[in-house]
Amino acid sequence: MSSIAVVVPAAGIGKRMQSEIPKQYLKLHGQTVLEHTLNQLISHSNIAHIYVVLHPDDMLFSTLDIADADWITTVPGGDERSDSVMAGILATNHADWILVHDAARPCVKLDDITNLLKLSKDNTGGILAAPVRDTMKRGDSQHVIKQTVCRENLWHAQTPQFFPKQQLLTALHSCQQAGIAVTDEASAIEQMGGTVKLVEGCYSNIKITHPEDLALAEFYINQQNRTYL
Ligand SMILES: Nc1ccn([C@@H]2O[C@H](COP(=O)(O)OP(=O)(O)OP(=O)(O)O)[C@@H](O)[C@H]2O)c(=O)n1
Ligand SMILES: C[C@](O)(CO)[C@H](O)COP(=O)(O)O
Repeated sequence: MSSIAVVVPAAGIGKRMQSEIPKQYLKLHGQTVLEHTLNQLISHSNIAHIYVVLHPDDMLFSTLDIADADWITTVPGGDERSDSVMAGILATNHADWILVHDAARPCVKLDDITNLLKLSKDNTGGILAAPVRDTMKRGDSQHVIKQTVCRENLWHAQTPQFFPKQQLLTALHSCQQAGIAVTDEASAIEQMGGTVKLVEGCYSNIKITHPEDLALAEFYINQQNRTYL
């Protein structure tokens, strides 16, 4: 079995959440979003250690019960998500593959992670994703529809995203050097002409971004009857 290192970017400030504290520290069923995400990941049988990337000024992580867990290594993050992911990868010891999962996605299902990890049998990485269900429109700056985008083979990219470590490091570094901004790891791999597999995951694997996402995340977590609550 290839060795896997897990990186959780948790260094954002959550501007779109418009809350007083970064969204990863808001509570779902009495636990922070970050604790839900980390406890869910570490409960997967193939995950034994997690590199958590924190904002350099983060003062909240140390207040969490799991702050001293021996299965966590904290790493200072950067200005952009990709900088934080790069910092997390550089902090990992020997690993063949890197699994990157947003702290802001606490509802991820273990079975979906298992399906994604099966990619390590080949040498092609991939991402969890959900097929688009709605008719998709592209608008202009005046919010007038300019185009209906064919939704066939159109997917919502999620995380985890899972790639051979060296391939991902090289791709992220190349994009950084070229000044190419990427919002996910797959984009960097694509920029380098690499192949990325789509592994269908649940729509419930939402990214907590706006205030209305909190109640939905609580519903999904409740639905999963998680034992560590
Ligand atoms: N410089 C950054 C920016 C984001 N993230 C992390 O990347 C994930 C996805 O990013 P996003 O949802 O955009 O989080 P924020 O950047 O905090 O949100 P916003 O864009 O609303 O500020 C989050 O877990 C966030 O903590 C990070 O580690 N480092
Ligand atoms: C990585 C990601 O969650 C895939 O959908 C998304 O790109 C993160 O984007 P954000 O703007 O950093 O939330």
